[in-house]
Amino acid sequence: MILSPRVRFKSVMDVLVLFTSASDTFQFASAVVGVAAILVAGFLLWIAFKNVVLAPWLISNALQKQGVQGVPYTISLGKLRFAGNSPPSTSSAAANLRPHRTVAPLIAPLYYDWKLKYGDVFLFWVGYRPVLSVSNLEHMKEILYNKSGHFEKPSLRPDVKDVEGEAVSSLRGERWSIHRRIVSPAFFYDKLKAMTPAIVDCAKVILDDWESQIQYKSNKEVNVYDELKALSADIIARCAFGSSYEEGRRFFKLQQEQEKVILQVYQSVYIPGVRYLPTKQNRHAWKLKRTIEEIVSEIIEKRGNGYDGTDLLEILMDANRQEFSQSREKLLSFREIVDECKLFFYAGHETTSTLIAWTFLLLAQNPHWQEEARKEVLHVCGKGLPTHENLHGLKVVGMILNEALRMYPPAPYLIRETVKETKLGGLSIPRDTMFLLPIIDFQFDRALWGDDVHDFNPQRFADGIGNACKASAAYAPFSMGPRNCLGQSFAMLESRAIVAMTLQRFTFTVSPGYIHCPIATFTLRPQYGIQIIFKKLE
Ligand code: HEM
Repeated sequence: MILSPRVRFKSVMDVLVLFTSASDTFQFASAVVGVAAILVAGFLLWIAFKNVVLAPWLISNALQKQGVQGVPYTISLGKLRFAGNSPPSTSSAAANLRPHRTVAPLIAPLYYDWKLKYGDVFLFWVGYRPVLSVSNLEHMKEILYNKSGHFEKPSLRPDVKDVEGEAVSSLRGERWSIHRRIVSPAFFYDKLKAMTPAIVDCAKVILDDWESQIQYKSNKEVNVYDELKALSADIIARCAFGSSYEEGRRFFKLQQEQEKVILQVYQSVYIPGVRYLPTKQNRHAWKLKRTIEEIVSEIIEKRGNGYDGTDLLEILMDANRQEFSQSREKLLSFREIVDECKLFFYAGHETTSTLIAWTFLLLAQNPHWQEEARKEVLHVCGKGLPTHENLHGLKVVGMILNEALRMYPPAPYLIRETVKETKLGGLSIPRDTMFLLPIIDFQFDRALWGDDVHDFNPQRFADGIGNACKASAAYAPFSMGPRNCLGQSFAMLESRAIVAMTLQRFTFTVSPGYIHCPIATFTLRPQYGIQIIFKKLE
C-alpha cells in the first residue's frame, strides 16, 4: 500500500487503526470479488448444464415417450459435425465416380445409416441441439409455409451473429418482413434486365481467357468449380456495388476471410462471453468487420445523393431516403445495410457457381444433351453476345439447369426450429426442437419421379416444373413458402448466360483426373473441384 506523504500520523494507534481498516477494506473487497466469481461461475455452470444436459434431456424424453426413436445423446465438447459429414477418402470417392445415386449418402453417411435404422422421423444431435429429421412431404410443406407461425429459421448463435451479422435470411418476424420488402426490388424483372449486360461482360472476360489459352494447345483443362466461383463473385460485386466495383471486390475478399472465421466458430462449442475476449481469432474477426464497414462507408460517402445507378446498395439507400423524407426515420441502420450487402454475396456466389459447375459435369458426361443445348443456343443467340430476351428463350438450357438442381441441389438440407410447442403429424413437438428437411431426398424419391430417378434426364422438365413429377412440392431447390429464395431469378439468369456462352464457343468432356466427391459444408460442392477439358468449337 502506498501512502501519500501528506498523511500525518499522530500516534502508533492511528497507524494501527489505519492498517486494520485498510486490511478490513481489503478483506471485504476480496470477499466481494470471491462471491462475484462464485456467482459468475455458478451462472456459467447453470447455463452449461441447462443447454448441454437439461434441455436435450427434456426434449428427447418428450419425443421418446411418443415413440420417436433416434441416436442416443452423448455430450460433445469437441468440434461439431453435421451427421458425420466428413469428406470420404479419395479412393472411396473415386470408386463412386459414376452413379449419381450415391450423392446423398456420400455427403452425410451417418445420417443415412440412422435413417435406415430408425425410419423417416428420427432424432439426432448436432452438438447438444436435438434435431428431428422429417422426410414427409406434407410435414415439410407445413413447416416451410409456416402458417401457424410456430416454425422459424434457427436463431443464430451470438458468436456467429457477431461475425456474420443479421440480414433477411436470418431475421424473424417484423424485421424480416421489412428487410424482405426492401431487398425484393433488387430482383424485379427490369432490374435483372439492366444487370444482364454486366453478367455477360464478366462471363466474356473469362471465356476469352480460356479461348486464348487454347490457341497454343488443342484443348484446355479447367477446374470449372474454382473459375466459376471467381466469376460469380465478380458478377455479384458488379450487381451489388455497380460502378464501385473495385471496392466491391475488396469487400468480398474480406468477406471470404470472414467465411473462414464463421466456419471455425460454427465448429466449436458455444461458451457465453468468450466472444468478448481478445483471442487471436476474435481480434482477427473484429479487424475484418471494421475494414468491411469502412469500405461501405467510403462507397456511400463517395456517391452522395446524386448517384443514379440501380445496384443493391443503391436500392437499400433509396429505401432509407424515401422513409426518411416521410417519417424522418431510417428503415435500415448502417450496419443492416452492410449485412444485407454481405448476404447478397454470401447467398449468391457459392450457390450459383456450384450449380453451374455441376451442370458442366452433367453436360460433359451426357454429350447428347450438350449437343441439344448447343443447337438451341446457336439457333436463339447465334454466335454473338446473348441479350436478356435471348436468355429467356432458352427452353432446353432451362430444362438442363432444372435437372442439375434436382440432382445436385446447392442447398440439400433446410433447417427450422419450433418457437412454441406445436403439433406435427400427430406428434407434440417441444419448443426449441430443430428440424432437418432433406430436400435432396424428395428430389430422389423413386415413387414420385419414376424409375429413372437416378439418371440425368432433363426431358422430365419439358412441360414445366409443375409437371415434372407426381408432387410438385418434391422439387424445392430454392425452398418454398414465404422464405423461398429471393435470388432465384438472378441465379437462373446468370446460369443461363454462362452455360449458353460456353456452349457457343466450346465442346467439353470430363478430365480423367476428376474425382467425384460431393460434400456438403455451406453448399453441396465438389470437394476436389470439377476438371473439364474444353475444345474450341469448329
Ligand atoms: C442456384 C443458386 C441458388 C440456390 C439453389 C439458392 C437456394 C436458396 C434456398 C434453398 C433458400 C432458402 C433457405 C432456407 O429457407 O433455409 C434461399 C434463400 C435465400 N436466397 Fe438463395 N439460392 C441461390 C441463389 C441466390 C442468389 C444468387 C441470391 C442473391 C443474390 C440469393 C439470395 C437468397 C436470400 C436473400 C435468401 C433468404 C430469403 C429469406 O429468408 O427471406 N440466393 N436460397
